[in-house]
Amino acid sequence: MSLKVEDLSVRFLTGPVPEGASLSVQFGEIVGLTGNSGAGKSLVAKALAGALPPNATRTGKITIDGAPVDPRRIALAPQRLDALDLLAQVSRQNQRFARLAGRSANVSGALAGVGLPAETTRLYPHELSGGMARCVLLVTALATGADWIVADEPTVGPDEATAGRILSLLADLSIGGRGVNFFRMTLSVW
Ligand SMILES: Nc1ncnc2c1ncn2[C@@H]1O[C@H](COP(=O)(O)OP(=O)(O)OP(=O)(O)O)[C@@H](O)[C@H]1O
Ligand code: NI
Repeated sequence: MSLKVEDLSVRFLTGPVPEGASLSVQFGEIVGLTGNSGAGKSLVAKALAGALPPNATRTGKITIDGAPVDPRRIALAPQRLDALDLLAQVSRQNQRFARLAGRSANVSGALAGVGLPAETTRLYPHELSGGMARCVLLVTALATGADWIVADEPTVGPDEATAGRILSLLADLSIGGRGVNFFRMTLSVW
């Protein structure tokens, strides 16, 4: 299977960002997208998952094996931590996403995979550190069981050991056959 983005532009009143982005990911492959802050990486991620803001207009093609993509096949672990539901414990958010996809979630097992203790399931977002919240966003996206995973800056926040665990989890998933697309900002050096 192959996921393709061709000539993608997202337009706001202020103009198009990104302009004419193209990429392709084979099933089981990890593809990273880099760019400076504001280049439009997160907009590409949101376009893939069908989660663009309502004031955005999208042009260009997003296809899987040539057919228009069903965004439910693509799970997004968003960049912004405020994507978590402030009123729901970690276990509830996970189960909700799993249920929407017709699955059941092993929340504590999934959290253990990124090094978080089982008690994390009972916490609300305001009780999580930034790094923990990042892990919860990823685990929540994975709970959908979607074939394709888009992780937007998945290692920003957690300590080095946890970031390493996140990257090996993504690598294991791709070895297991899920397409992974991950986004990371390039640091400008001058
Ligand atoms: N809802 C919106 N309305 C108007 N402009 C927006 C909206 N969302 C994003 N933008 C603009 O689109 C541009 C790209 O944003 P995006 O979040 O994709 O950048 P990015 O490459 O992910 O940056 P970063 O590395 O800082 O996360 C920015 O200039 C941003 O201001
Ligand atoms: Ni971003």
